[in-house]
Amino acid sequence: MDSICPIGSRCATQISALLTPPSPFQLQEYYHNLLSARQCSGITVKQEGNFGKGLYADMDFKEGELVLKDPMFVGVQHTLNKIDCLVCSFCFRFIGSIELQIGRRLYMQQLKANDSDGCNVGNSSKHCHDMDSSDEDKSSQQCTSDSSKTKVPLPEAVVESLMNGQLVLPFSEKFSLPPAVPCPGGCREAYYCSMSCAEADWDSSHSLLCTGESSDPAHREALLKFIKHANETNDIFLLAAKAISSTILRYHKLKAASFEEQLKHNTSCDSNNSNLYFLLEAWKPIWMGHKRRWWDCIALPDDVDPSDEASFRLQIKELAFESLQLLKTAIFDRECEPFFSLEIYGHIIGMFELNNLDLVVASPVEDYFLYIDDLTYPNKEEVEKITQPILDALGENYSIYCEALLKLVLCLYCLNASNLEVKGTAFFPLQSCLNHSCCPNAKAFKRDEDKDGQATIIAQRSICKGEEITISYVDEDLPFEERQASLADYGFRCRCPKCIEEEP
Ligand SMILES: C[S@@+](CC[C@H](N)C(=O)[O-])C[C@H]1O[C@@H](n2cnc3c(N)ncnc32)[C@H](O)[C@@H]1O
Repeated sequence: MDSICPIGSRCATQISALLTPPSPFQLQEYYHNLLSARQCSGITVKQEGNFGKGLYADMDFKEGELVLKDPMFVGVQHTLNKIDCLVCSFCFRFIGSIELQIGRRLYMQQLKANDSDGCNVGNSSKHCHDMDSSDEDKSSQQCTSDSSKTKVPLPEAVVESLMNGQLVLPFSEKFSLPPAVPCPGGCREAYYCSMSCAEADWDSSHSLLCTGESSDPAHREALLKFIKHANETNDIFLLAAKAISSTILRYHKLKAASFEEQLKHNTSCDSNNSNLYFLLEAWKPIWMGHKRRWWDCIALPDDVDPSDEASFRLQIKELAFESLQLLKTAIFDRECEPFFSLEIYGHIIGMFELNNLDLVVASPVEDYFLYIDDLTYPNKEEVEKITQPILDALGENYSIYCEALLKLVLCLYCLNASNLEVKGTAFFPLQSCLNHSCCPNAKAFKRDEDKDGQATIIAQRSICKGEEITISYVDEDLPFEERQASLADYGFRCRCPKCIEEEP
């Protein structure tokens, strides 16, 4: 396959430079600058332990205290989750209104005859560190919208009036959401919570990936083919496309800024060397991440016989190649040619495989129904005359989930089957530096006030200045063997104090 991918040989020197691991000095400088730019205090990134870089406390943290809020570098909402939740394509905040969220979901539910065979090949959900504890099989979350068969449909006119704002639900004003701002390029794929999110997304990647009417028809057609392939195979390709687009755009910005400087000072520099310099600078956010090629690091799925491992890995490589060809047709940029080599594409996806965190944002619709359930007689009875048929139309899983929450029962089945939250996958530059421990001192956890897609890390117990901050990549309450088996998917065997103590 490498022979039919000539970029590898043409750009060998550049590719090798892009894949050379950063030096400790480069790592330190990058994270120092990132932490300063984000005005993040109390933490630092160091390469001190045995597992590469890690995140360390630079001050004492109390139990329950916020350790870190980490805006994502790139993120995507899972394809089928888009049916369930309308969110800002940049910050992943819910948008529109409670009525629009419900009406749109019911409308989509009716439209979708149910093509769950769009489920992803080589999916990496096992490799997403869960936000708050239920590390169980998330492939079901990723691949399914609510498949409940026990729904009582609402009349079309009611669904329409929820969507167009004619029907206003009681007390929904208490859960107001920012209005949906359409994509400036006119595509119907992206909506935003504000113009500033729309502009930020356009500048960072969407200007290359927009399929709106304003883009060139050939480009649009090629992009649509790429997106269709990703939707049908693995939406990790959409994340990779965003990462490549943002790198290309950063490259051009850096180059333009430097050109302006040269003009101002009447200087010039060797264009070959400076191109590599700009490629490396633009690549930095990905460069710093822990990387292996996707087809080398992806865990062997349970249903693949170990004797078929080689052919499974080849299949994954071929899938990446297919996707890359489609992306190349859509957004190829000669100056950034190395980013379109299979080697780089494989490393970018591999980095997501090993470093990504589940993107989860709790739904205000769920809060709304909980609020209604908390009302007292006679208010509640009146209101439920309107809201109960809506819950029934949303489906059994939806109501069960709300009930389970009300009873504060952690009902894993309901969590997996419900589609109330935004679900996606994202790369967070600081969170991805957190190493694993089965007795962690921190956890990824969304508090009530965390309404967008940023990663939130909270101290699980008090953490002293100088201590390494760790989270658990798996459910730390699982038995020893199960934890080790899950962690093998991340390519290591845990030797934390708990594992040493429990090792048979
Ligand atoms: C999310 S990254 C963490 C940051 C990573 N140390 C780095 O240098 O980029 C996950 C990778 O770190 C390493 N790692 C994290 N926790 C570990 C542990 N407890 N034991 C061994 N390796 C670990 C593994 O290689 C894993 O795939």
